[in-house]
Amino acid sequence: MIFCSLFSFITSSISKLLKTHVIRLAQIANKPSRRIIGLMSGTSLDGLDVALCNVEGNGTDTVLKVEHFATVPFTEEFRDSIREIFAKREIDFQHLCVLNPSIGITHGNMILECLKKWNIQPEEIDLIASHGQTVFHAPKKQHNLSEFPNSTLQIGDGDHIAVTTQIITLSDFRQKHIAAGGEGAPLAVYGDYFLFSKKGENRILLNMGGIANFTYLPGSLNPSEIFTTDTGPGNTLIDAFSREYFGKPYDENGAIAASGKVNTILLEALKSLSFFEAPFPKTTGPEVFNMDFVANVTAKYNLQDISREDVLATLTRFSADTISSAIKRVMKPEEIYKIYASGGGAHNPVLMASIREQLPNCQLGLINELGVSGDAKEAVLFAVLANETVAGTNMNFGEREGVPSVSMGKISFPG
Ligand SMILES: Nc1ncnc2c1ncn2[C@@H]1O[C@H](COP(=O)(O)OP(=O)(O)OP(=O)(O)O)[C@@H](O)[C@H]1O
Ligand SMILES: CC(=O)N[C@H]1[C@@H]2OC[C@@H](O2)[C@@H](O)[C@@H]1O[C@H](C)C(=O)O
Repeated sequence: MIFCSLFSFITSSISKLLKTHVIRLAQIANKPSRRIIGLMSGTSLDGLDVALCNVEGNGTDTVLKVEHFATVPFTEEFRDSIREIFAKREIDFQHLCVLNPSIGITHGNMILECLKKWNIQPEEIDLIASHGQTVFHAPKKQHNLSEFPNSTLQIGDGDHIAVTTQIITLSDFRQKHIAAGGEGAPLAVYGDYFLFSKKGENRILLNMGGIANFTYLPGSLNPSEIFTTDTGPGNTLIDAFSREYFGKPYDENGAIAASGKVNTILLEALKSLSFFEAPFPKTTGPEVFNMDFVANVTAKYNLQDISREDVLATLTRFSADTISSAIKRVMKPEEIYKIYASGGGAHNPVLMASIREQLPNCQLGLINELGVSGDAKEAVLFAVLANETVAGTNMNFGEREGVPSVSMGKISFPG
């Protein structure tokens, strides 16, 4: 008897607690504006981008203001720990297992540090939108295993972020995209459309992180004309080569590339990879574009004697050429459009100049002109996705391949 009433007391307390969480979420959904922290930790492993956004409305009526932004750098130890499993086919499985909660807790603590610096209490934040750390990306076109679906894996579990920060957290956005028929990327397209579309101006939003991708936003605003794809490497090969041959995390301001000369034989050999012939849209990652790829190409074409400066100049041109040729292939030749660049690659003047050279009829500016810093953009876009899931009313992107109309992100309650 005592046991029964104790049991019903416990179950009713748990159900009250659960209800409290759901009611809190409904209240957040119905607020006129929400404070959402968007998080992005990309393939460059430079740090965690933290964007505190104030978001009003939803869909194409979304009005977003970035209140604060910081990139919290990773320690060398943390970076190395991720590199042990990052984009590798063979890993220590225990290491993957321990990193999953550990990255969540680390990201949670980084958020708390930012909030302290900004003089904001965790209770003042409505939601966290966490991308997590991609550790492997394998679309079908890449793994070629006919019985398996498109696949991608982001770790840094959302439950740990929610419990560490005591803030409701949405995470693991890419699985639903795959479940609805996509490759799990690029996801930026949704926020790009809601925040940056402009009637009468065809826009390309080009993001150059480790991997480069772009979104085409038609001036007609017709969502079924929107297009998005990865193009291949952004900074990933430049960074990997700088690390290995110059002991530097990246080629700052393209200084090393500027001191070398593009080797056209190597350039053409790099471009002959079958990925570039495959139809759009497509996605990729450092699983394909890594130092083994460069080493294999140089060995196959007997190009080992090229100076390291020339290799870096060639890798930079490789990114620029594959970005420009993807844009040229996707856009109709008569179409007029303006390109807005973001991501770390927009800070590389050699890369930017090469793209300008390849696309002489286009204006190439920075996303900053549209009111959001290029470094914050991806973190901001995850805040938009979380806002849509919690407070959105209609995701309608027509039948465009690679842009399924679905809500994304799993919800973790803090208690
Ligand atoms: N001043 C600079 N000069 C040259 N390159 C720079 C500069 N600043 C940043 N970068 C490049 O930008 C990279 C970081 O870019 P970003 O943070 O956009 O990548 P990411 O978000 O990790 O990648 P992804 O979008 O593929 O997930 C650095 O690793 C470096 O290559
Ligand atoms: C699997 C994964 O993490 N992909 C990233 C990566 O970095 C750039 C490019 O490759 C893009 O497809 C994607 O990220 C951005 C935020 C996106 O989904 O739009």
